[in-house]
Amino acid sequence: MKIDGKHFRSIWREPSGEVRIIDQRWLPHELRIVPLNTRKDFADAIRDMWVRGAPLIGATAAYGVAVQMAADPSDTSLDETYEVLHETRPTAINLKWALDEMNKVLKPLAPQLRAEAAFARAAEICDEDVETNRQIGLHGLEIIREIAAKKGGGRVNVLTHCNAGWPATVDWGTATSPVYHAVEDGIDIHVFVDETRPRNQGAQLTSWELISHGVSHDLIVDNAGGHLMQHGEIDLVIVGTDRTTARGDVCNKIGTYLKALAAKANGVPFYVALPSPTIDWTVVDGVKEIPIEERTGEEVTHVQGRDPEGKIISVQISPDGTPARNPAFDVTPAELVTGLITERGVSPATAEGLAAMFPEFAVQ
Ligand SMILES: CSC[C@H]1O[C@H](OP(=O)(O)O)[C@H](O)[C@@H]1O
Repeated sequence: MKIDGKHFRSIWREPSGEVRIIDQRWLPHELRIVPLNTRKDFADAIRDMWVRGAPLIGATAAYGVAVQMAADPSDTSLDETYEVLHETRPTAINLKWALDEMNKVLKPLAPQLRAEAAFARAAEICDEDVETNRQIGLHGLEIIREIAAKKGGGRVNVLTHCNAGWPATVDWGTATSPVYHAVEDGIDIHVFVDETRPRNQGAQLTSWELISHGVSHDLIVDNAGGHLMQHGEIDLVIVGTDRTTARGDVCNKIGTYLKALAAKANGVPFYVALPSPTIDWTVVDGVKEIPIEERTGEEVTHVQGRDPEGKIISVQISPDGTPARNPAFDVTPAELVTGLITERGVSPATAEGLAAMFPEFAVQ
């Protein structure tokens, strides 16, 4: 999407061949563009969240394989790279999906052919993600149009959690794509942005992308969503996902489950923007089967921001020695989900719905 009028993707390859990313750790205060030149660079970038968001994690891993194939295209190198990148973050299934996609292309090839083929497939994965998200936006737009019509053209108020926007993908975003399409459609739309503790992807990234695109929004604390729903201020919730099971259980940033409970209690539609590479067809019960990343407690005990002199700093908000737990995701059971907005249309959050939408992938 656009930053000060200039179009960006979150990851791209320069004409020189160098792969570059926006290092999201410094947004919204600094736009830092950095090259990723080695397998270690790619692993560090994913593990330490220079890039984050399920689709972008997958796209980054794909380019990480390509860069390593240019360095060493041997079978050993390919197998090691799969493991090194796969172990960076455990929850988003797009990481494994992308690595498997790369292996499908590379394993059968002679080593000397692998680098070119890897860069080609990585570029395809990026382009596919952009089109997938654009399609999700168009299908989500229909939901927003219906709500706008019911409100006689009145403002449609959307709540979203974390960042499932264009910085979480190669472009468009998933949960924000319907919003961008609604703005282009002339619909009066407003977004309530959960700050999303502990890393504040909502405050730092979603607010940044919406203000950069001129989208009306309010930043709210995570705990305000239920109150706003009780008072009729939210018309629908749209969130992203890092892994959705074959029956429609949705794993997403910690706190999503609580929003889904509040939405159910208040009759607010709760939608999940779901690109098909984020469906894990091998798991059914999300609570029991999806590995939840446990990140460092320091993300809970400290907050990053800009000081009065404009310097980006991290400050401690709890006493020395206070321990912290930091599960990074939770699972929303399918029965709390109104619908799954995929690139092929809106599916009920059921095994039957997903199998009908993606018959070629569904486990028979
Ligand atoms: C479009 S997937 C975005 C998804 O990824 C985020 O997690 P993280 O920032 O830790 O990679 C969050 O769960 C978003 O909903």
